[in-house]
Amino acid sequence: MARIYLNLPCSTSNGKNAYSIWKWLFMGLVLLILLFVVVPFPSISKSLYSSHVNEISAELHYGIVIDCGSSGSRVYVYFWPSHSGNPKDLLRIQQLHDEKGEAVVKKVSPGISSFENNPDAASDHIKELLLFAAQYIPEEKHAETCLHVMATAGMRMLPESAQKAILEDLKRDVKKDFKFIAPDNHFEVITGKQEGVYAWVAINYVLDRFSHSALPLGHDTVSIVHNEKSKTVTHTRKRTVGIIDMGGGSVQIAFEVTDQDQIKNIPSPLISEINLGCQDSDLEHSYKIYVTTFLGYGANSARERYENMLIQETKSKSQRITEDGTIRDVCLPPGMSLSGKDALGHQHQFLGTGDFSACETALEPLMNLTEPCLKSPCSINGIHQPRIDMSSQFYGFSEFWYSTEDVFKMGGLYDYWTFQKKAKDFCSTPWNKLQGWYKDGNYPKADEHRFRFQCFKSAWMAQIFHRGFSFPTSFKHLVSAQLVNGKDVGWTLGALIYKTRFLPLRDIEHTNTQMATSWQRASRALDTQFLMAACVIVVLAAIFLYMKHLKWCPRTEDLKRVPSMTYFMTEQDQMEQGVKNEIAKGQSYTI
Ligand SMILES: Nc1nc2c(ncn2[C@@H]2O[C@H](COP(=O)(O)OP(=O)(O)OP(=O)(O)O)[C@@H](O)[C@H]2O)c(=O)[nH]1
Repeated sequence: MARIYLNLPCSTSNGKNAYSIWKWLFMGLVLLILLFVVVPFPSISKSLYSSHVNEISAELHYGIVIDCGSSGSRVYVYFWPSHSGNPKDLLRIQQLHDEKGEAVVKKVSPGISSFENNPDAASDHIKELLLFAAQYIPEEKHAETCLHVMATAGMRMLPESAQKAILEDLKRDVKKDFKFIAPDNHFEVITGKQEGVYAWVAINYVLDRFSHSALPLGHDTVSIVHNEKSKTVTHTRKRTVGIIDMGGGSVQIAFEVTDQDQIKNIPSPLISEINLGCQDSDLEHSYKIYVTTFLGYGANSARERYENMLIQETKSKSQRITEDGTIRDVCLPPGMSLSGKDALGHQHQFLGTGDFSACETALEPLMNLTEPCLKSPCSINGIHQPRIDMSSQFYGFSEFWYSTEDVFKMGGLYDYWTFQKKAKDFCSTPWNKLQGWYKDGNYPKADEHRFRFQCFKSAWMAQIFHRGFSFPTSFKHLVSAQLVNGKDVGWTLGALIYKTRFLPLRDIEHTNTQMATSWQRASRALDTQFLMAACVIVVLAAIFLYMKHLKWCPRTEDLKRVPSMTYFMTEQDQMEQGVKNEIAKGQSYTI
């Protein structure tokens, strides 16, 4: 029987090669396993990840809020990516900026409440704002963009019938002209309490006080105890900041109260329990806020009340009147003349005498601090206000910002004594001198209205803060602000966060469904991969066994033990070897 000589490297002379072939076979096997079993995992997870990322960038959502204030209406545009899928996360809502990096905001004046006698024209006023906002939102997103129109103090001061007429006109015309989601309940006159809570939500959101990363108990954290039926739950979370928001018509104060005794003492209309979680059972996002609002205590309304008070006073105290019947006003710079009307429409002339400290004193009666306090301590109008922790931080918005920044250029951390010095200097400077500085462009941020009333407004702001809300003049934790971390922190942002708080639920459900289908697809792919890998392993094992069976390759130990392969040659092998040798010598044989 002839045997074919295979040129396999397993003869006496190349025993090492016998191992390299096994090495190659082994590596091949490993590679195959890697190819069919391991590689599919990252590829699957990568495909899941990339689909999620694509989804996030594609799924930007938009929201529009119009703040119809007493002095004007402003439109804000916000956007946010789809929710992270973690029920503990809030939506990441941000204000939209244009290509130059400017916030997309537009204001029109006067306030919508000025349409009291002409409500049918109210929507034209709003249309201008919506046309502006619409150009920044992709056309295909208009039909899924929520629009909220919220009116504040100016509208609150109108009779209900007038409010209704204005809102009806908005509802009718806005729906006709725009595709935005705007059901009837998106047009509302919000309460001062809502305005306060929304402002509180906005600043704490921007300062990241709502995140629940693991926190050590310390200065910036607080432990909250919830009594839930039979069990007590304690959460440690970041301390929140308080707010004071003074508009033209009203002023709001809101801060979180964590002390159980204080909470029990607060009359229920003054406490707001707010849950920003997407489920009602979410205690970690639940906050108890003391919030109160004072209508008529915004800076413009306060000015009107002050003028009326002066007019009334002059009727009894003639010393405030000059010879020509002009009323002396300590809250206007010396020499400034101003005309105003009383409630009956009678014209009056005011003449500034400029004295900041006297102005502060003159404003006190407007705060009704002598009202009986039924539950002490009290602030304005005999309204209860819990004692404020002097280490807590407060942010002042709108008038707090404009009054400290526009003219005095000292927005930011507030210090009464520095502010008082600036205000005293300003109030006592003759009006013609101030006007000259104004014309020279020294106050680019202040419009004429602001400049004229800066003396009055700065005194009103300080009095409301220190006398009305009882913050000591040594209080060092008030920051006046408009932008925080480069973000606008108006109450409109808080309103949108609050109104969209249930949206994550929808996104979470959507993500869960998507994840489920992705994993089904992945597991199907995995089944196929496993099957193929198993086949390869079986085939390789079969080759291995077959080769072992044929004993083509001796084991290493044997090779080392045996000096020459010759000893293993059978008789036939030796004969064949002889034939080979003969062939090599040139003789011919038939096998
Ligand atoms: N410098 C400056 N002053 C402003 C601006 N917007 C409003 N003001 C003035 O600040 C005061 C308060 O205005 P807002 O904060 O808009 O208050 P509002 O919404 O009209 O008032 P409420 O209805 O009480 O909330 C008003 O006297 C305005 O004249 C602004 O962008 N710049």
